[in-house]
Amino acid sequence: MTANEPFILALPKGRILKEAMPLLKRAGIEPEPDFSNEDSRALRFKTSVPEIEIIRVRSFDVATFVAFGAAQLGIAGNDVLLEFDYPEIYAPVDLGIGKCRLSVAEPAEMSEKDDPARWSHIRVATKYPHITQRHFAARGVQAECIKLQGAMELAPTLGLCGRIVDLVSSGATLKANNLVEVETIATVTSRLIVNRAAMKTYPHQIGDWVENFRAAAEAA
Ligand SMILES: Nc1ncnc2c1ncn2[C@@H]1O[C@H](COP(=O)(O)OP(=O)(O)OP(=O)(O)O)[C@@H](O)[C@H]1O
Ligand SMILES: O=P(O)(O)OC[C@H]1O[C@H](OP(=O)(O)OP(=O)(O)O)[C@H](O)[C@@H]1O
Repeated sequence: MTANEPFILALPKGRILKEAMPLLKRAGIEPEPDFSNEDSRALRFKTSVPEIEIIRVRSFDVATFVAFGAAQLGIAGNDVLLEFDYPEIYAPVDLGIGKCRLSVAEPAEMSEKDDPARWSHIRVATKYPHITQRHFAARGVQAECIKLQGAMELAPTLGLCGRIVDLVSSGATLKANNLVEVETIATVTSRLIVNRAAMKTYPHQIGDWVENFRAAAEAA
């Protein structure tokens, strides 16, 4: 980007976006009206601040846009950050939204007889193969991961695998699918993320936005 181009703030569509909107307002950023128009096919939006434009992308893609410097700022869950582990991303502010946890779950009847301390090889359906492998490798368990994008809860009952690693909040999805949580891998919230090179090139401007978001999160 050149000096007079706007900074790009990458926002995830879906549940985080709703929770992020009040924060954005408190940080002094009002998206143009078309941003709230669900029929709009636009993906890039101006805001009340000439130096900030917003893009709306999938939650995993927020991290990719920021890591490669296509967006300078973004909002992403630390589930996504842990899965990619991009060194180019700096995550200075916990925004306190999108609270959930990443957990291992298995069928209720399996858990009655199961002892996680005795696992040596397990097969897991997940959207998070890297986190899962790292987590289990640390205690000498080989995790064979089958990557799914959603509806992980179906996998054990249909014989795809014994266990899943997925996000849990209320626990209603696990319960509805007769699964129980056996282990928490990480607690999850959404973070303000920054491209490290952009932070170095524009320390005052990016630094001011980090502080605006920090104040907005603290005021919640
Ligand atoms: N049940 C939940 N409660 C709270 N936060 C959640 C929950 N599920 C997901 N999240 C957070 O929201 C982020 C986006 O999840 P969401 O389910 O909206 O995306 P998705 O629809 O699965 O993925 P994509 O954006 O690729 O379509 C996750 O990365 C996580 O940080
Ligand atoms: O514990 P709960 O409160 O039931 O929340 C957990 C569910 O939320 C997420 O899915 P989401 O609703 O985002 O749908 P998805 O399958 O599109 O990811 C997650 O993947 C679980 O399925």
